[in-house]
Amino acid sequence: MTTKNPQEIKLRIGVIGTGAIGSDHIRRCTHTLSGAEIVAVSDVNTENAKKAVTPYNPNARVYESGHDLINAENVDAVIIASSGQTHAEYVLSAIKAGKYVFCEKPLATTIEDCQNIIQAEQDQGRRLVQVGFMRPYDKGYRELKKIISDGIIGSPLMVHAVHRNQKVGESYVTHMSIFETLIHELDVLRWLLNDDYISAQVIFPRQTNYTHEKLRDPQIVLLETKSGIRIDVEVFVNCQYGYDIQCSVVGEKGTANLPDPAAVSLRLGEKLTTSILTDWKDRFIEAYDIEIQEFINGCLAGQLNGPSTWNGYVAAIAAVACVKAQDTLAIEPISIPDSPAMYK
Ligand SMILES: NC(=O)c1ccc[n+]([C@@H]2O[C@H](COP(=O)([O-])OP(=O)(O)OC[C@H]3O[C@@H](n4cnc5c(N)ncnc54)[C@H](O)[C@@H]3O)[C@@H](O)[C@H]2O)c1
Ligand SMILES: O[C@H]1[C@H](O)[C@@H](O)[C@H](O)[C@@H](O)[C@H]1O
Repeated sequence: MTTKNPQEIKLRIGVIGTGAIGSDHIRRCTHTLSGAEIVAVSDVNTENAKKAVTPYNPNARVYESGHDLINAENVDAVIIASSGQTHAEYVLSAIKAGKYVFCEKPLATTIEDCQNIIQAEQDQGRRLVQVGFMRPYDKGYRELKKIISDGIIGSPLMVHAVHRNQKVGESYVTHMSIFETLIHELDVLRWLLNDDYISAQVIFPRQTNYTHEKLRDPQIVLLETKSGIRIDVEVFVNCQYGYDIQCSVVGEKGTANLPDPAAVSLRLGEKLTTSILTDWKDRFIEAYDIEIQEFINGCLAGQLNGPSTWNGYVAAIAAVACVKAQDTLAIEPISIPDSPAMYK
């Protein structure tokens, strides 16, 4: 760690994957958050890595190999923001090097990879990984959770949730709607309800003309929890009109809805209008800031507290059942094991 003045110890971070969210994390670590600096980057596209970091730190080193970045002496901690299927190898490499690592969701795309990561962390005897599930840091979700846990609406019975993206690219295919998109609900809803899933089913309504051959869109995922709560999540990633996240919890005495982001309502030209966001970067900007600041603080204090590899593993178990259910259209069981003491 570097010290500019005795008061200011900086965590030296290396970022692997400098696409949409990797670049955004470089920006927030440099300009918005405190206690960190970006000293290294790596991406399979080294030109883009250089472009992403230069405005923030022209002296940052650009590595061709993510593993070399992880093992660099001047890198204290790593942010992994490369494509999902590449996360496991980098997380394992960082744990092996004994370095703190923030891994964007998903932790890994197979159960076996998640188990290997958990084993590696257990072998180190301490938490080294924070997973990029940011919704539990969102103010709206936190207020919703408080209302539920204070018993204000009585026991939750049902949840209706919506996860809509304006549009996705051609490389986004059906199973990604689970591991890339639904994974946020799989994490946040069990946190919100303090419950675990026992089954999943997927239903495909009439398909939108705005999708392509390899993407079934929209879909409805039905989940059941241990306590009998029924959840439906609409995942619609080419909805055209904007980025829209909704969550309505129906309890015995009342319902509670996730608030929409604050927006000015405009009375103009015989119309009353309110803008809808289009980008996840804006919708959850504060939550991303808080989660990464918590990671930085945790690294500096030697104690990580954010979403753990266990959260990543449990979400992956549920996600694998959902991907299976996309093929079978059957109700697929979900079985979540008891967590080791480190994650309680
Ligand atoms: N928490 C969130 O809300 C959130 C939001 C966006 C993205 N993400 C996650 O972050 C990750 C990146 O998403 P994105 O939207 O920035 O994607 P992106 O495609 O814009 O960026 C991915 C980057 O990774 C690079 N890359 C691919 N394979 C690599 C490898 N083996 N080694 C190093 N770099 C490699 C690509 O060249 C690209 O620059 C995904 O896992 C995604 O699910 C999370
Ligand atoms: O990587 C992104 C990100 O996680 C967004 O929050 C989600 O809405 C998108 O569907 C996903 O592709």
